[in-house]
Amino acid sequence: MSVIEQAPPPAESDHRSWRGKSNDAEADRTTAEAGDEQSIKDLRGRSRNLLAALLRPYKKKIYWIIALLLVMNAANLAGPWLVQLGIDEGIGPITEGGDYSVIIAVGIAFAAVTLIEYGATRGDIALTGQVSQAMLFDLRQRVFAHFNRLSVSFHERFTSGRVVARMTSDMDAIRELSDNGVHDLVLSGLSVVSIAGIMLWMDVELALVALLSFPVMAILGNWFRKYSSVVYRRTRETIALVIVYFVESMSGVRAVQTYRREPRNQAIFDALNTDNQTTNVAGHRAAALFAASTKGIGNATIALVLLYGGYLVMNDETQLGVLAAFLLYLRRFFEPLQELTMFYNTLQSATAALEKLAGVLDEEPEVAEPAKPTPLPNANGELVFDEVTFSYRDDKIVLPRLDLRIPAGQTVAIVGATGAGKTTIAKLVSRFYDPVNGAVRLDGVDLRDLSETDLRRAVTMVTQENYMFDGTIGENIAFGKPTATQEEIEEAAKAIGAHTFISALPDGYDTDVRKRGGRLSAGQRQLVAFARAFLADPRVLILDEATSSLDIPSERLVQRALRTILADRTAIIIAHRLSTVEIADRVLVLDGGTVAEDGPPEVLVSGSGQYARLHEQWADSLV
Ligand SMILES: Nc1ncnc2c1ncn2[C@@H]1O[C@H](COP(=O)(O)OP(=O)(O)OP(=O)(O)O)[C@@H](O)[C@H]1O
Repeated sequence: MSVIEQAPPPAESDHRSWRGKSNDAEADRTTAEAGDEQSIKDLRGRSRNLLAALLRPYKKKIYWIIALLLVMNAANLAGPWLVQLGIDEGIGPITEGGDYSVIIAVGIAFAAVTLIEYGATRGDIALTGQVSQAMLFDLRQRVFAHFNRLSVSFHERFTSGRVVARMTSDMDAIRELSDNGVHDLVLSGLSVVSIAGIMLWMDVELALVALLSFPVMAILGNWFRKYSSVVYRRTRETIALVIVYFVESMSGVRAVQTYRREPRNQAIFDALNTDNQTTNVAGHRAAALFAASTKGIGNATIALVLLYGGYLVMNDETQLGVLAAFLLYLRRFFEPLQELTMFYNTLQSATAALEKLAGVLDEEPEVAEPAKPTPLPNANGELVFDEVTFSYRDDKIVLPRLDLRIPAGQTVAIVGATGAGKTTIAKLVSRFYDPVNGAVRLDGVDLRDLSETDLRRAVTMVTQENYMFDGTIGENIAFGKPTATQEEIEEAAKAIGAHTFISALPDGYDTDVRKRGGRLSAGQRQLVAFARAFLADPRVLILDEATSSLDIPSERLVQRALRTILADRTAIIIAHRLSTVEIADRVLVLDGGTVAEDGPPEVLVSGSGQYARLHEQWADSLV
C-alpha cells in the first residue's frame, strides 16, 4: 500500500466519526454487550471454556490455594474470639484471685494463630501469583500463535490497534483479577459470611444491632455497582480507543508528517484522551463517595454496638469480652464488604476482556489447512486458474470467471488499470484467500488440498512493501530460510547483485537495518527482498513490483536481479514498469477482472490492442 493510500481522509469536526474509530469501539465491544441472547450465551460459554482450559494444568495448585484461603480465613476469625476468651475466661478468674493459666494459654494460642496466618498468607499469595502468571503466559502464547495463524483477510479487517489492545489492556484486565482480585474476592466473601455467622453465634441481640447496617450497605453497594459498571465499561472503551488511535497514528507516521496532520491528529488524540480522563475522574468521584460512606456507616455501626453493647454489659446480659470481640469483628466486616463491591468492576472488566480474547481465539482461519493434505514436496510449478470467481464482499465481484494456465517455468507479467484485479490474482496464488467458485491448482492439486508447509515452500510472494524486520541485513535475507549459512546468504546476495552495496556498509551483513529497513534506500530494500526470495528458492514466485520509480542505475540493478531471480521458475509479475514486462515470456492485460489480451510482449506490442497503446505511450515518455 502506498503512503497516499494510507493517508487519512479529510478532517471531520467530530473526532468520533474519524476513520470509523467509533465503529472500532463498536467492534471492540464484546458480542455479549451488543448481541442477542444466544450469542451472549455462546460467548460466555466460550470464555468459560477458555478459562477452564487455562486453569486445568494448575488444578493441584488451585486446591492448595483454596485450602490456604480457608486457613487464612479461620486464623483471621480466631483473633477476636481469642480476645473474648482472654477477657472473659482469662482476666475474669485472675481478678477473682484465680490463676494465670487460661490467659497464658490464650496468649500462646494467639501467637500460634499469628504464625499460621503468616505462613498461610505468604504461601497463598505466592502460589496465586505463580498460577496467575503461568495462566497469563499461556494466554499470551495462545493469542500470539492464533493471530499468526489467522488469515490475511482477518488482519486486513482487524486493525493493528485492536490487536495491540487485545495483548495489552485486555491482558492487563485479566491480570488484575487473577493476580489478587479473585483471591481477595473469595477471602472477602468468606470473611463477611463467617463474621456474620460468628456474631450471631456469640450474641444474637448484639449481632442484629450490628447487622442493622447491612441493608443500608446493600442499597449503597447496589447503587455503586450499577453506576460504576457503566463508568467502568466507558473507561474500557475510551482507553481502547486511545490505544487504537495511538497505534494507527504511529503506524502511519510518515503519511501524517507528509500531510502535516500532526495538529489535527493531536486534536483527535486530545479529545480521545480527555474522554478517557473525564470518565475515569467520574469513576473516582463515585468510588470516593462510596468508600467514605461505607467507612461512615461502619463507624456509626461500631458506635451503636458500643452503646448498646455497653448497656447489655452493665445489665449483665452479655460479657465484656463478647463486646470487645464484636468491635474487633466489625472492623473486619466492613472492609471486605467494601472490597466486594469494588471488585465487581475488576471482575466485570476481566470478564469482558476474556470474552473478547475468547472471541478472537475462536476465530477460524478463513483459509484453513486441509485435514488430509495432498503431499507435494517437490512442486514443478504449473499453475491453473480453473473457472475462478472471486469477490472480497458479496456486493462486488472482482474476478468474474478466470481461466488461465501458466506452464511451469513461464514468466508472466500482468498489466492493467488500477483496481483491475492484478494483486487479487497474486493473493489467490499465495492462498491468502480462497476462490468463491472454481479452483486454483498447482501441478494439478487444488491449493486448498495442500499443506501449509508444501504451499509456502512452493510459492513465495514478494510484496511492494518489501518488509524489513528489526535486525541485521543477513538476518533479513535469511528470513525465508532460517537455517541458511553465512555463505548461502552471501551467495544469494551476490546472485541478486546486492553484495556490493551490503559490503560497503559499516558492518557488512551484520549492519542493523533499523526499524523497517529505514537505513536502506527503496532500491536496496527491493534487492534485499529479492535476495530473501532467491534464498527461499520457491518454484512459484509472485512479484508485486514497486511503483516507486528508481533512478536509472538502481533500475538497471533491479532489472538484472530480476532476470536472475526469475530464471528456472514460474513467475507472476504485477508489472508497473514496461521495462519489466519485456523480460516476461507472456503478458496478460487485465481489464475488470477478465483477461483482455494474452500473448508474448513482442506480439502484443505489434498489435493494436491496449498493450500496444500502453507501450506507445511509454516509448513516447522516454523520448
Ligand atoms: N481486502 C479487500 N477488501 C475489499 N475489496 C478489496 C480488497 N482488496 C482489493 N479490493 C478491491 O478489489 C478490486 C481489485 O483490487 P486489486 O488490488 O486486485 O487491484 P490491482 O489491479 O492490483 O490494483 P493496483 O494496480 O492499484 O494495485 C478493487 O476494486 C479493490 O477495491
